[in-house]
Amino acid sequence: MELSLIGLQNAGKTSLVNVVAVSIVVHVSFNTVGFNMRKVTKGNVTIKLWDLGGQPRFRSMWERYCRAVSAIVYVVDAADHDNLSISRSELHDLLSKPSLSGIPLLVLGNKIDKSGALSKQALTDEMGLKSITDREVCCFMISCKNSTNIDSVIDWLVKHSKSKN
Ligand SMILES: Nc1nc2c(ncn2[C@@H]2O[C@H](COP(=O)(O)OP(=O)(O)OP(=O)(O)O)[C@@H](O)[C@H]2O)c(=O)[nH]1
Ligand SMILES: [Mg+2]
Repeated sequence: MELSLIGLQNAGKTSLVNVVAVSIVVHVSFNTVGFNMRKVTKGNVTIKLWDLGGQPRFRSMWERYCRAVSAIVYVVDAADHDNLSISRSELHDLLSKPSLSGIPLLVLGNKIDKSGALSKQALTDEMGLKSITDREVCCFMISCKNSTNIDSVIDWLVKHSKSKN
């Protein structure tokens, strides 16, 4: 299975790769320049994760790395209210690309350990997830810092790896 991790800078994508890969938390990370690739294995499933940079100059390459994947994982900083509307419009821009039609989407509201983090319902509303009707959409609230709900993420990924491989 191959999938791409998308989301604005500081959303927590690289942190997610780190917790998924080794189940330990890396508390300090650097902005991803371009992209990184990591492979993680669970049971007999190997997942190749493209971890893409979220800064504005890298967003135009998101589409290219999403075309051939089994699922798109979009990470949102659920405690960063100022950037939610940008995150929503970048997501909807990406999903409007014909090349990505039908690819399942997993939206992760990250940083729920922070006070002021949105609820799942509020994030679903703010991100306009109900208006996405052309593909499977799932949303989990997670904390990479505390490893909250990472198991659900891995289960979802493993389940979706079977549809393509
Ligand atoms: N409190 C808290 N901080 C987190 C969590 N996940 C990530 N962070 C912090 O958020 C910052 C950004 O995380 P990254 O994983 O580098 O974000 P990114 O999405 O990869 O950013 P780019 O590579 O620039 O696109 C880091 O300081 C992380 O330690 C979380 O669940 N809770
Ligand atoms: Mg990164």
